[in-house]
Amino acid sequence: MNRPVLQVALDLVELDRAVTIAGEAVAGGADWLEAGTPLIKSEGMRAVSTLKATYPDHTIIADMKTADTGAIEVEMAAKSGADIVCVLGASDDSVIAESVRAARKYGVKIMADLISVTNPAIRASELEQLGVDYLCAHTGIDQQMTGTDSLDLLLKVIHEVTIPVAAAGGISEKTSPGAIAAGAKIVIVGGSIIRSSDVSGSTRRIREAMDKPLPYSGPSKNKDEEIREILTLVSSSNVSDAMHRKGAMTGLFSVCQGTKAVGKAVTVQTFAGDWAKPVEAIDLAGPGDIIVINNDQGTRIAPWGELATISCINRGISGVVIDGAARDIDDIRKMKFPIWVRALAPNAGEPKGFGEIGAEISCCGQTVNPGDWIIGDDSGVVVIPKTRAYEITRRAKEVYNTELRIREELHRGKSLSQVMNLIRWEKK
Ligand SMILES: O=C(CO)[C@H](O)[C@H](O)COP(=O)(O)O
Repeated sequence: MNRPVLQVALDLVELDRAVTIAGEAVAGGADWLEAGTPLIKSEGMRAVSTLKATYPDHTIIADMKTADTGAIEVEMAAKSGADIVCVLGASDDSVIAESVRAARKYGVKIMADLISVTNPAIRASELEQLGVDYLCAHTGIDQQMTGTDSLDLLLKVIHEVTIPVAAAGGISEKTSPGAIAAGAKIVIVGGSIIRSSDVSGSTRRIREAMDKPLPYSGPSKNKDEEIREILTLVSSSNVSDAMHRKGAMTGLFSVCQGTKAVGKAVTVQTFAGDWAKPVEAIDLAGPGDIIVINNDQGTRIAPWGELATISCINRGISGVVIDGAARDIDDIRKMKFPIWVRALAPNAGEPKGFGEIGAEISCCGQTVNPGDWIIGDDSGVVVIPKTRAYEITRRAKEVYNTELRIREELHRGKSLSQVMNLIRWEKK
């Protein structure tokens, strides 16, 4: 294998969409086409045979992730047109051996996927001894969401074998050069291509990036920066989807339409509009933070107004969320400051100092702890627990990316029901 191979993983559930996207990827320079595991599970071997019939000059991979009955699964994939069949490297040696025997019998190759293998360096060598033709250093989608670095596994196994190693798992235009520099001979890409609104363009850019290998600089060190960058891109709706509709506050609205804020929560508990702790929190909050206030359901007396808002802007605070009311709304709207409230009221309380800063509070139906991430926009406010912030943020990015492709197909004239094939996937 002289030039590294770009393998496009068609991890879709609709065969007609997969064939269309495959064509766009081929136009962008894809070398190999993979019938992804979700596609095989939803469409069966028809997925493999259709891809082979449609793209006879391209190597077709069946990502069976075979864990048992190796001979049967390799035979069915081979007879359907697969050139390479993927088996799980963690499977028993007998499964691997049977798969290899069947592959030799039907003239196809075996790729062993190292996903979730306990000791990948040792297992990689064992798999080579068992006769597999390729290894796949694969960090699964769920593992990626929790921050496992895709190329970390590649670096662990690349020097343990002489057979070609593929890299897979959230690989993008940004990370594909590092995969090549780390020694991968095949780069497997799914979401960065198939969920793009421009499949051909994304394929072309990754293909070109692979031809300019760059030393891999390792995963982004600062998770907070990555979280903030992604939350700035996605919507509160994307985050709600990623959290399975948990985390969304209820009963509040944005005072300044069109504004958005993301940041870590500085929590404030106050009562009956007492504005001392809310205002003192401004001095404790840092640039980019969001002050979250529970006014104990009080909506008749506001603990917040124009002057506090000016002070927030001076501190670079991203926004304010109040389970209660705000006042001086016309002035706040002129400042276009992101603030979400339950109500508007002209009354203010007194600065007596009741309450506290930095404790766990309840706000519009959600529990908020200091340091939880907050995202607010015109659709509402969602709280992301700090303990799962990176995972949920990454999943929200996946939701956002998936919608990019759906939006593209709607612009091409399909209905949403057609794109989602709702009739087929209604709960039986
Ligand atoms: O096998 C897979 C998931 O089990 C995917 O095909 C593989 O992870 C590549 O897709 P992505 O680039 O979206 O991670």
